[in-house]
Amino acid sequence: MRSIEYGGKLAGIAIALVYLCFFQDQPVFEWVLIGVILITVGIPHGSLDHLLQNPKISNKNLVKFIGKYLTIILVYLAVWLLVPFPALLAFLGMSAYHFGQSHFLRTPIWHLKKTTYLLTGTFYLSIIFWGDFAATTEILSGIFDASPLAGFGWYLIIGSFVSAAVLIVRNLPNKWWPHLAEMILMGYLFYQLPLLLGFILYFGFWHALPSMQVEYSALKQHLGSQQLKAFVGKMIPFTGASILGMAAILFVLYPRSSTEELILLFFVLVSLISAPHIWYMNHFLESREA
Ligand SMILES: CC1=C(/C=C/C(C)=C/C=C/C(C)=C/C=C/C=C(C)/C=C/C=C(C)/C=C/C2=C(C)CCCC2(C)C)C(C)(C)CCC1
Repeated sequence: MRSIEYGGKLAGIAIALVYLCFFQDQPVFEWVLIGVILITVGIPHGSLDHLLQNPKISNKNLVKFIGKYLTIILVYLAVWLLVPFPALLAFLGMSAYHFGQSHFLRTPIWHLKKTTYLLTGTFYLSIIFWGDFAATTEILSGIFDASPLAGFGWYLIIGSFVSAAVLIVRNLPNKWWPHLAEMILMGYLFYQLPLLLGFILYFGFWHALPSMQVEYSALKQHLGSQQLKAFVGKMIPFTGASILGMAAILFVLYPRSSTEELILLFFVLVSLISAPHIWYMNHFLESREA
């Protein structure tokens, strides 16, 4: 199964190189890729959260789970509506932690574990944001003017890299170098890509696919004889519900919004489903290691 993760990462690198060599400034390439990655791995990787809690969940407990999930979504929506800037900071912090966590799925760490997750995720996210800071600023302009932060990027990139590197070496004295080599090489590549392409490749192949693999390993003994088919089948209902819900909201607001506003709204919608997902996934991963 590890080969799927490596295969995904190689596919991510190949797509990035193909884009840089042949498709620069061709938005259709980017949008098709974003759509395909979101629908095939991005959204589905969160759709089994209920089974990660309890693979044999009863109908009654499923209803309770959905109730809790939707409550977190509604509370976070209220935070976005009342105080968008702190809601954005919370989203970025949660995302950095959650993305960082998925770099250590197969190499568990113990020393300042949460700080290591946060710094690793901060490094990758800041590389992606500051690699195309004009686009980042444009999308965020609906919340605040990020342009004064343009010169701050390298401090964050180098600061998060150096501090994450120290922690990774301390945590993995014999296995630190693949992590650091990946940070340097992928950091360089993501920095060259346009914002959304860099983000979707990182999200799809460095986060969602490896997470899905861990989910599959944890659930496969409960999936009967056709494990892969059952796994995919179980992802369909909540993936479908989330895609339809988000698409309906974007469709309603489409005629009166600019592309940047729609992209920002899309990320706000993703943040809403990501909040409970991050919570449940963290619980699942931490209990798995205990
Ligand atoms: C179970 C369930 C369900 C489902 C779920 C799901 C399906 C989930 C998913 C989940 C997911 C799918 C998650 C995700 C995550 C993601 C993230 C975490 C992201 C992040 C991002 C960011 C951080 C961004 C940033 C940016 C950019 C990139 C550009 C510019 C701007 C900004 C800065 C915003 C429902 C609800 C139906 C119901 C109940 C139960």
